[in-house]
Amino acid sequence: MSNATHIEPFLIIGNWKMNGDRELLQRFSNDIEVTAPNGCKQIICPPSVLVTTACDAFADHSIDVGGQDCSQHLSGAFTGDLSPNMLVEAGARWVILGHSERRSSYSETSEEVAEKTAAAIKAGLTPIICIGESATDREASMHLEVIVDQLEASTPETLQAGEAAIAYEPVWAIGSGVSASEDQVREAHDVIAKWLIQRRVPLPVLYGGSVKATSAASLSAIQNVDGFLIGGASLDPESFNTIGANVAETLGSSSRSGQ
Ligand SMILES: O=C[C@H](O)COP(=O)(O)O
Repeated sequence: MSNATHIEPFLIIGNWKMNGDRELLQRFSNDIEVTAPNGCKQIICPPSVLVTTACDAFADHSIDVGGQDCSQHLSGAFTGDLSPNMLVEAGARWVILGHSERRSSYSETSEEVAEKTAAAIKAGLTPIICIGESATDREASMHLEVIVDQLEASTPETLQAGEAAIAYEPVWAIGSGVSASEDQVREAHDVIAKWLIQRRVPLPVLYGGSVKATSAASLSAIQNVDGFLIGGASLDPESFNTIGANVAETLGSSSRSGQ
C-alpha cells in the first residue's frame, strides 16, 4: 500500500504501436472487466484504422480509445496523415504525441509536438505528450536537462490545467524488458511535477518503459506517478488486467490529491 499522492484517476494507457487486429480487440472486449479497477482509468490506443472498431468493441466498457499520432493540420495535401478532427470523428478521445519512436524514425521535433498538441486540444482530444532522454543523455548526466527542455518545447503556451497528460519514457527502457529503477522514476517525475507546478498547469505524469504486471505495484506507489503508458504488456488482456488490479490494490489506502 502506498502513501504517495497521485492525481486521480490513475491512467493505464495501452499503446499498441503497429500491433493488434480485430481478433485482439474482441479478446480484450471479452476478457477485460467492464468496470475499470478502483481509482483507475483505462485507455487503449490501437492503430488508427482500428479506432472505430475499438470504440464498438468497448461500447459497454469504461475503456476510452485513443490514437497514436495526429497532424497539426486540419485538412489538406498531407498524404498519409490524419487530422485530430478525423480521430475525434472515429471515436477517439485521447492521442499520443511525440513518442520517441516518432521523434527518432520520423524526425519529429518538440516544436511540431507542441503544434500537434494545440491542434488536438482544439479538436477535443486529450494529448499524451511523450518526453524522455536517450541512453547517451543519461550517461552524460544530462537527463534532467533534456527532460525539461523537451517539456518546455513540446507544450504550447496556451496549455491549461488538465488538458493533457505527460508521459515520461526514458528511451533506453522502452521495449528493453527492464523498467527504469524506482529512484530514476522518482527523480524524473519530481522534476516534471515541479515544472508543471511552476507553470501552474497541473497534469498527470505517466511513466512508460517496460511496465509489466510484476512492476506495476511498485512503480504506481511512487509519488507523482499518475499513470502508465504501456507498450508490450498492453497487448495481452491478462497482463493488462493484472496491471490494473495491482495498481488498484497499491492505491487502495493512499491519500490522493484531486486534478
Ligand atoms: O508507449 C509505450 C512505450 O514505448 C513503452 O513500451 P514498452 O512497455 O513495450 O516498453
